[in-house]
Amino acid sequence: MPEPLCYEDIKLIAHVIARDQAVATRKLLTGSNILSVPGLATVLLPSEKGRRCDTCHRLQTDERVLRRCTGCASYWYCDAKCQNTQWRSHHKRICKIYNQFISSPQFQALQAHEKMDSLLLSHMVAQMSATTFPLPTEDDSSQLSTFVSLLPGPIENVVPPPICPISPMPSKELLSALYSRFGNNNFVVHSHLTTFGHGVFPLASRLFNHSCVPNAAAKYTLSPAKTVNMEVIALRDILPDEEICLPYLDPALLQSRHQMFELTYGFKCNCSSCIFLRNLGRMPEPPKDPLEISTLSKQLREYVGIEEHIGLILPSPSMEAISHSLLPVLHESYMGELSETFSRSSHEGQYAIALDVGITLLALYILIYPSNYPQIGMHLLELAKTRWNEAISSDVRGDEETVMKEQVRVFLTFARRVLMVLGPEGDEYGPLQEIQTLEDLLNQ
Ligand SMILES: C[S@@+](CC[C@H](N)C(=O)[O-])C[C@H]1O[C@@H](n2cnc3c(N)ncnc32)[C@H](O)[C@@H]1O
Repeated sequence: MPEPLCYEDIKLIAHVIARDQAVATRKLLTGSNILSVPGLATVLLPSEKGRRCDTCHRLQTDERVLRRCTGCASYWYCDAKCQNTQWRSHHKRICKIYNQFISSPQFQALQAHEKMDSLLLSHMVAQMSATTFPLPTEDDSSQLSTFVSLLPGPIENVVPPPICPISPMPSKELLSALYSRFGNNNFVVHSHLTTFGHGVFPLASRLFNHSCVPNAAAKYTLSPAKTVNMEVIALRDILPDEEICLPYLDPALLQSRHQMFELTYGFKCNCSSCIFLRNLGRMPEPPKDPLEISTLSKQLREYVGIEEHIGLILPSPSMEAISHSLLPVLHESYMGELSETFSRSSHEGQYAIALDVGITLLALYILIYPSNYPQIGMHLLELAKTRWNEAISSDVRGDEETVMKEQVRVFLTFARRVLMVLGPEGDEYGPLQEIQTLEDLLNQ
């Protein structure tokens, strides 16, 4: 057996159900970088191809126009450095055959997510040395051997999708061993909460179990000529010996997540939120009547204490203590409806409606997500922009302008406070820069 994994701030110890768990070896402060790992393999969403470099995944800009691989014309790079990095890593083994493969009937017959898996598996295999076929050995400390040491998903004998042919082809045994670990171990790679690809980060998969009330979150950083880097950040102070968990799924999937855990990950989540929701049973649906909707929204805001606290600190209410009449806010459709109304009304310039619904949505986020969860920070920024747009569209002056500026400032202060915990990530000109730009405008 390989040596137990141990890092400066974390160590792996046994877990009753999930084999192992990563616990803190000392107190980790909010915002600490717990782990930083490069991706073993990544793949872009089809919609991102040609918009992002296939190596470093940075977006094309006016100054950095992507250039295509002259061999296949299907991979795009920032420059020769990015191209060379990927050429050496795996592209040289698939360049000639890539177009024929993706236009083949067997590839075309795959569903969208299977196509992503097929290309991710192709990238992974093409960068393996033929000497590691059929299986990497256990004493090898490479990322690949960590990957094959991961727990496989719950479905037995899962058939891998076809992969881009390379020479020599890996054994069926190796492909099955790799693919059986895709569903429950791989990550969605995102920038400021927008997904742009999928990736394999074996060490992070080996270390972190799931919780719907996670104390850490993953972010991705993009640097020239490098593969995407995953960083795991503490969302709050983590005590010595406390387990460090990531959210595998959006904690807002209050009802549908239970089935996804069982089908995709093969476990029943026993976090405090899941136990509470399971004990409640069927969740009452949110009302349809406008008056009842407005009463529910008022009640939620009062429970969370959003109005009183927004000027001081963000509240941290307990979901488990809510009254029976508030339960419909925990129906998954409630957040969906609030988000849709918020986006639609702010897009259509109905700023007063957007702000009203947006504050209720903020209360719901605060109730459901753990402290410093990035969704809360991003939403606070959206509220600041909505309030700002409302003011400039109505050309306010005098006291009204002062009040408006103060409200925008409060939203921005909280947005920064939350988003600073995760810190800079993803694409250039992200929310932290947007906050700065708005603050500069306010100070003019
Ligand atoms: C990414 S791996 C986690 C690493 C794993 N602890 C190990 O020892 O390699 C994902 C798998 O761990 C298990 N797992 C993760 N979180 C869990 C949880 N909260 N409860 C039970 N099992 C969990 C499930 O089997 C899941 O498919």
